[in-house]
Amino acid sequence: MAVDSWRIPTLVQELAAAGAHEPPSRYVRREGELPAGAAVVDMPEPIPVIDLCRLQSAAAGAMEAVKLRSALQSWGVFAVINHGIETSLMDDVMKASGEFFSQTLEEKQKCSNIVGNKQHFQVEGYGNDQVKTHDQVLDWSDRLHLRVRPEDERNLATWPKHPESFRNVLHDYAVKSEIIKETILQAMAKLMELDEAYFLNQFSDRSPVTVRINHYLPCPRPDLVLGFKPHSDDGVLATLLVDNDLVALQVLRDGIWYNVPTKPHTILINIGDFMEVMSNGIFESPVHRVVANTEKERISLAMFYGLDPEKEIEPASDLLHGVKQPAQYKTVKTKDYMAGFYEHFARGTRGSLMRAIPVHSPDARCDNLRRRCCTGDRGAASLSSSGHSETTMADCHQWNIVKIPPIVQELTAGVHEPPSQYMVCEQDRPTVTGSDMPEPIPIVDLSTGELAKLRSALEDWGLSLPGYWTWNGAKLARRGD
Ligand SMILES: O=C(O)CCC(=O)C(=O)O
Ligand SMILES: [Fe+2]
Repeated sequence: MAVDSWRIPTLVQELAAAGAHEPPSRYVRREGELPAGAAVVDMPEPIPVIDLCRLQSAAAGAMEAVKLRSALQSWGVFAVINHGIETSLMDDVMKASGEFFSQTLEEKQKCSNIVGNKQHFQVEGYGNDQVKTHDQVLDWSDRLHLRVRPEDERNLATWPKHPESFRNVLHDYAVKSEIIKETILQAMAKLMELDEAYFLNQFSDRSPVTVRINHYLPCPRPDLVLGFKPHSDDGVLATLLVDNDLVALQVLRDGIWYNVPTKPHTILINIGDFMEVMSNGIFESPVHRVVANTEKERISLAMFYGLDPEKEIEPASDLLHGVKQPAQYKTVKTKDYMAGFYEHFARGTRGSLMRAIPVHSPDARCDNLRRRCCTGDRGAASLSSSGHSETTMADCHQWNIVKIPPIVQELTAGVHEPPSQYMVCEQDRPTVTGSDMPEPIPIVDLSTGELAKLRSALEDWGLSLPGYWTWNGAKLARRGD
């Protein structure tokens, strides 16, 4: 049976090479999802940088862990330094990726993610997303998706043979990245007062590690497309390496998209959905996207740490305390979660299958200071054909997530600088000396109708001390009336 041709998208590289002035309609985002559809600003502070050597040191580890917690709670994404991956290895893996993408289409199609006579889609390989429906909007990028671990499950048919160095350098980079994953996950377990190995123990030698190498091409109308749709990453943790300093990656916080500065030789980390579940929502998997530009290509390499398909993911039991701190997420098998994830990912929606308690329910409110709670409307949930509720990523713009910060008393222990989330912006900083009020604070006796005095107090200072709270029903007269 011939496959429907609409299911096989044209590679973006071909579209870019054809030099069209407008992207084809299937790449054009809907109104609410256009890159400028919501406020976009630069991050108000430098991206948090975590020093992995310090994080592991006995002397400075606690301070670095406070920084890590602040980074996880403020942005969910941060950079790492002193991670042990040589600059030359980062250069090699990016160079090999660039060489792969610069080959002819024919050569790259040897690694295609569309396979067999029936031309069916598989996650691994070179191409774009799986096209499930006619109206699915595609990303303005091509990508190479590979399974790196377990090694005996590598689908070598999708692993490039050219350049020759590709397989070895990717392998070496993956081995070194493992140390980053381990260091961060140990530190996160400690932050949550869990056994240091709690998160690491969730992995086995069958747990998948996958890599996605994204190739973003210039687009004549970057205002109409996205290089990568809004999404959160599956898995426990993801690392990201980029080849240039284009402003392209953005992270969503409180309805605003923030440009995340990225540059070569800097490894960024963000936590994934599985960590959000295991931490019972203490740490949230950040929604992010990539915008396109007219000028330059960009390559990014994201490494994802997943869990065994048969493993159940659930909030760590030590983080649950009866009705005071109930599980915010249902227990779900990784493979079932992943099936739902790809279903939603293709459509650009985020499933709420795992949520045990609707986020806007009062029961979901957190009464523990280490937890975050949600207020207001968390987007218009709709029912998908499968009956599960889902929220579009565009709806996330209305999400209003209030994160409960760490206890200040904890922070004061041996910290010389308050974490960035406590620092007020320049113009709001307190001056060293304040002035006393030039006159005593106004006292208004409401029982005797001192309305003129009340008005004047409110106009001058906006506050007053009521002498006696009864109200005689008189209307406030305007000053001078
Ligand atoms: O290219 C980027 O900066 C981000 C890529 C990404 O989010 C992903 O591959 O999941
Ligand atoms: Fe991502």
